[in-house]
Amino acid sequence: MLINISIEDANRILADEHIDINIIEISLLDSLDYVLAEDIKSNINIPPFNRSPLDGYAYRSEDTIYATEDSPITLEVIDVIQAGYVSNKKINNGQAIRIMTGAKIPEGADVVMKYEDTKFTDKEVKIFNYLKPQSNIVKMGEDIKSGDIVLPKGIVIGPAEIGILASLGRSHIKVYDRPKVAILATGDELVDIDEELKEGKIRNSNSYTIAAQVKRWGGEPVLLGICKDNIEETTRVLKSSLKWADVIITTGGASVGDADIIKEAFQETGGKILFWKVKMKPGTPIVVAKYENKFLFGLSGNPAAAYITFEQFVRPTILRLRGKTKYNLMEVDSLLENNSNKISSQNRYIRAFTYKKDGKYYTKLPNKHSSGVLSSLSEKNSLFFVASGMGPYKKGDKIKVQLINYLEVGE
Ligand SMILES: Nc1nc2c(c(=O)[nH]1)N[C@H]1C(S)=C(S)[C@@H](COP(=O)(O)OP(=O)(O)OC[C@H]3O[C@@H](n4cnc5c(N)ncnc54)[C@H](O)[C@@H]3O)O[C@H]1N2
Ligand code: MOO
Repeated sequence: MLINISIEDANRILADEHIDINIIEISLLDSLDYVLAEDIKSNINIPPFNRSPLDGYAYRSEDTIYATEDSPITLEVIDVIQAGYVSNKKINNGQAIRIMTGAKIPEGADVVMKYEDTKFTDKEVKIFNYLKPQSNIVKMGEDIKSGDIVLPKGIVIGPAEIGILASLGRSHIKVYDRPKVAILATGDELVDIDEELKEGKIRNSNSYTIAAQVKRWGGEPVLLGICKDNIEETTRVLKSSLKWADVIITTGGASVGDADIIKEAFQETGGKILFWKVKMKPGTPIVVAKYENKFLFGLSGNPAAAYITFEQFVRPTILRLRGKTKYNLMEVDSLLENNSNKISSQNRYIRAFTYKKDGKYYTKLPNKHSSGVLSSLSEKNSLFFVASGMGPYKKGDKIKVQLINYLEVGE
């Protein structure tokens, strides 16, 4: 078992683990923010015909070569075409058809002049200047050509992709499923949120924080409630959850105390421990195991430690399981707004609020940093990483921060 490893090694071990991603078929509008699991090839041209981008008149360009402001050319109007309809008339020399935006260009026409630049009656239209052939004609297939791979497998489906799929007539598509994530709180001190607080007890907040994090990054959280610090009971719950969950996250019992039974419980399920303890604060005692293709994350019971280790290790795994392999936390250069006096003996992630002003990022740190303190994580959108031995930092220092609410697309 690997113990007390670096953050980089922990990430590499996780990234190297084989994963199975489920593919499901889903209806178009439900597919928002899923990752496409098939190449989408077009079997049609879009637009499917040459069309007019303007409300105007379609005619033969050659008829108007000598048209000028002082000596306009008059054409006979032989038909009107609304968008969605076609004309069965062919334009010959000296003729024009009144045409609306989006309508199919009639046979014989090679140019469209917008209304505002003409003078017209029901029967005639006057053209005052010459437009080259093909002016104001949107070509068939300008948007999408038949046979093109329009959307490649692996991209995230956003509103534009949904529109493209709609234009191709796809009501259902194949996507990578969202992982089901079981969340278990462990600890004799815990009661659920609607229970009375007796002496020595605290409410289980971790399961809810983590369920929200899972939801935010696209997993499907399932709360398993609370387990006492009891290895048999914990193992039983884990085993039954492994039947359906893709990921299990526990909090508490990950350290070295008498009741810290999570590592053993992971092993009892038949899981292989990938590593235990990472050189970072908060959240050192994280334990990660793999059972078949499922991941088990044993996070610290300390609320901020659980939150931060989730962002570092669980989030990338959830994103991978959703097929979002190219996405990373966004990291920016920022200017520190207050002093940070500590010299860090360990790698440390400091919760922070980062904002942008006049093109520069600025970062404020809260007063409370303890891994048992959840309240100072409120409204924090970033983490300031301080490598072991670094610090103190003072106001105005240039630092790097991870923006934990933003992802950027890599290569
Ligand atoms: N002798 C040592 N003791 C500790 C060490 C160590 O190295 N040697 N490491 C400390 C560090 S660092 C951490 S982090 C914690 C992690 O401990 P556990 O993961 O075993 O977590 P617990 O002891 O079960 O709980 C820690 C803390 O969090 C509260 N908690 C637990 N679950 C919840 C929940 N669902 N919602 C809200 N709060 C929760 C719990 O009551 C404790 O106060 O170990 C240190 N000890
Ligand atoms: O590693 Mo712990 O989360 O700092 O208290």
